[in-house]
Amino acid sequence: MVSLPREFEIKMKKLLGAEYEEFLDSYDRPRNFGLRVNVDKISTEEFEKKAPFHLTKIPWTENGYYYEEQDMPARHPFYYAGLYYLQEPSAMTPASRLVSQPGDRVLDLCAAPGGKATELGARLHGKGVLVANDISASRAKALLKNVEVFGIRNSFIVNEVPAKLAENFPEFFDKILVDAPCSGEGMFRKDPAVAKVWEGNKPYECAKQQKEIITRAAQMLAPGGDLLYSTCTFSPEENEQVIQFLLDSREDMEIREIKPFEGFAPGCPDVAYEGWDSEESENRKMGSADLKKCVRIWPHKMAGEGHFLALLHKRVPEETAGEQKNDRVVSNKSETTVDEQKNQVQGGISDIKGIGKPETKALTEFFADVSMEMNWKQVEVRKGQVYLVPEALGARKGLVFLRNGLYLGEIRKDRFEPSQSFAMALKKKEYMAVIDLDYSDMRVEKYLRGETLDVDDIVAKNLQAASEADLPKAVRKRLEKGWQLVCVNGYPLGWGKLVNGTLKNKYHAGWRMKY
Ligand SMILES: C[S@@+](CC[C@H](N)C(=O)[O-])C[C@H]1O[C@@H](n2cnc3c(N)ncnc32)[C@H](O)[C@@H]1O
Repeated sequence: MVSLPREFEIKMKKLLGAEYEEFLDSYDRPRNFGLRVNVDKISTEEFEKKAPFHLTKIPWTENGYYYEEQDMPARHPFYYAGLYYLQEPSAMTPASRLVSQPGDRVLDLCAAPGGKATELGARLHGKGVLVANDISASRAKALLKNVEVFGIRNSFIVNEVPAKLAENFPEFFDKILVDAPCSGEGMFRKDPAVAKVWEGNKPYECAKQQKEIITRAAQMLAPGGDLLYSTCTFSPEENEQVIQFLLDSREDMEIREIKPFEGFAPGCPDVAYEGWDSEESENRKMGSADLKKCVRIWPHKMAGEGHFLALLHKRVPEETAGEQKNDRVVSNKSETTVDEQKNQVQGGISDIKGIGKPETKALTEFFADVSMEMNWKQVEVRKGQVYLVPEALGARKGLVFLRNGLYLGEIRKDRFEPSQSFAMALKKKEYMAVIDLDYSDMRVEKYLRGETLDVDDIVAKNLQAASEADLPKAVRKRLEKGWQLVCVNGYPLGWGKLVNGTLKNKYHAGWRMKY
């Protein structure tokens, strides 16, 4: 059993009352392992058929599964193809209760390493924008990688303090997730090291930070928008008290019901102010009755480690006056409607500003083989590097960011070299020349380790299929030479270049399989 800090035990006893022993017993049970399917790449039905794991559906999510430890999904090529994210089951709940939809403007304010941002981004299916921010530069790098592996095309990855973002995005977002930095009490069973560094004053210190973060988030929420606040901790200071603070400081915010599940425990109005745990607790000040709409995930009530969630809604002025309006209202600061923000296939390479003939030729040659839906008016070339920038965002000056949109590749002399992130964002059917391998084929692992491959058999098969389909000679020539999209069971892993029958490995050196 994990050794629990004494002060934590006393506090949990007060919070849980008669349930405390049951809570303690949960620490003797093993932790839960979960993975969440990337619905932008594969349906859950298809995943269940294809993945060789012992999967059990996580009942309160649409696309989460428990797996067994021996499955080792982190080593499987499907992981490298971005088909799923490994995530503790209760941590799947926040993004499952703030469902983003194509066209939404979504902000994940404390996003690294991307457990929730990848789900929010996948559900956009390339339409609208995901702004994923983290204050830590090193963690933001990990976030960028996870967003890229997931193939998310319309993200803006930022490394900023919330106050600076709030200056840039007043009332801009339809959906905001604040998965706040916290004392991590819900992680003690999964990671006993967290219990070792926990101290009694940590929840109070975290609460100060959380109040600042949620205040900034509320400033960035468009009227009619939803904000989901979550932590992986139990302490009322970091949960009910932060929500009550927001309600006390903003009249336009209200708590909404969260889609229920039988194991969810309600939030507690009687812990919403300091002093809830003092001896004279009969005289304690009560918080909003709506705090009962919040959810606490306890490890003794369901198969998850521990979380807290509050779903907040910003009323539009009419709603404040008592007139309910259900449709999502986009910020009055925005210049385009949601429909206009959706990416359409628009324009052509000639629409790219500031490029000359050699660049145009390089892009024209490469993109003749690509059929991905994209808006060329959103393509920018900076010092030879080519980006597909999210339309909904507009120009954002003075922000420290790691990536604006999808990095497509680089123009070198008169050639275009596609990027790893571009490969991950493509579907197999969107590129003409594909080397598709089964995950049991030894060459998949070799590819992921950066080795050159002999793929004569696959090229021969591709040529045979092209000949049967009576494809033009030029297409058949392309299948024998040049850039190939390397896939595992139909899902892209990266690029390779066919030269004289050998596939040169173009898999991102920093992403290679090492063990
Ligand atoms: C609980 S973790 C987020 C986990 C992430 N949502 C996920 O699911 O993978 C909290 C994150 O908040 C970041 N953070 C801490 N203080 C912050 C602040 N003031 N503004 C933005 N992010 C902050 C931390 O670096 C950390 O990555």
